[in-house]
Amino acid sequence: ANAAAAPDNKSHAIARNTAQPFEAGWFDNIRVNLSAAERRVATLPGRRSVKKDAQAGWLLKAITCIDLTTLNGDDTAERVRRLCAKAATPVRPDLLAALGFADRTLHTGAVCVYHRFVATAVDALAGTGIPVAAVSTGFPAGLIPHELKLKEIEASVRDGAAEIDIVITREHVLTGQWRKLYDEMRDFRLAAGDAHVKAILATGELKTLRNVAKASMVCMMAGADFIKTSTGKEGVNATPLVTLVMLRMIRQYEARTGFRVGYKPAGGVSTAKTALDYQVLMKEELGRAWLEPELFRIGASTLLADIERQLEHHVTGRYSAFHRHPIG
Ligand SMILES: O=C[C@H](O)COP(=O)(O)O
Repeated sequence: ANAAAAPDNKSHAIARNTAQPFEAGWFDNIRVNLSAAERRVATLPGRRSVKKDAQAGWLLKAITCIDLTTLNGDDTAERVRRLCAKAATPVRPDLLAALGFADRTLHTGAVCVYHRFVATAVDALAGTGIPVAAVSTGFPAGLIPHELKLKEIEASVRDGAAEIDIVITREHVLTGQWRKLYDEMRDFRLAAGDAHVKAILATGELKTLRNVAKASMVCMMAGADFIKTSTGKEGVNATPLVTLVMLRMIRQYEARTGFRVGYKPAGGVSTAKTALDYQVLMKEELGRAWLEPELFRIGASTLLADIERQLEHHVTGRYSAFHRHPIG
């Protein structure tokens, strides 16, 4: 019962979410019981619930769910190519062999970059099966004209992005214009075509957990394949509390429609321990299917380095210096 699903990148096809008609009744009366949610998060057993010898398996599984990310103003094609190499070989082969997983195909869930680097990443990842995710729609603030957002999505898809991480217009949420949020999200989904869409809510800017819950429901209703917490650029990014609220909405949405929507915490998830906490929460709230990369991603730039350190410790009993794992 303690084991994560097999740590590899085998794909498990799931039915893609389909936009539903706008229905205010699905979210109008949503209430979040803050103290109950806080209590639930506080009782999160964390890494202790994953027994020591199972931890390596869980961490390898976590790697398959990482959207290995670089989103900096000084990004270069060379940096993106190095990131792609790391995504394709995330763990040193000798460590993998020592852990008994030498024969597994193991890579990150995706590589996530700005539009400028989509073609570079697609080229660098050719033959690996690793999708490229592009942050589009005027990331991170999302304040460029709507038409340009759609054009940016289309351009990234043309360059080979298989996944599009969009940002919502926070003002629609903050002013309660849910229909506008729905229409925006629906347009993004249509523009993305076959590329899967992750809706970034920027939860740290939405003021209340109730807003987070409503925005989650509206984005799913409008066809989001994933809901994602943050750009990594807000003052507050992924937290267990917003995660709990968003996962409960995913559960409600599945109960109403039968569609399984994915979840992506992003921003500040930098330690193996935190990754394990999110995995435990996913499994307890939504079940084992949500431990797979089809339904779970972690957006992170430095998490992989800490996971590799923990795996090395698992194998050798020693920690190496962080700078020995400089990328990812
Ligand atoms: O979506 C990914 C985030 O932008 C990465 O944030 P991070 O640098 O805090 O890991």
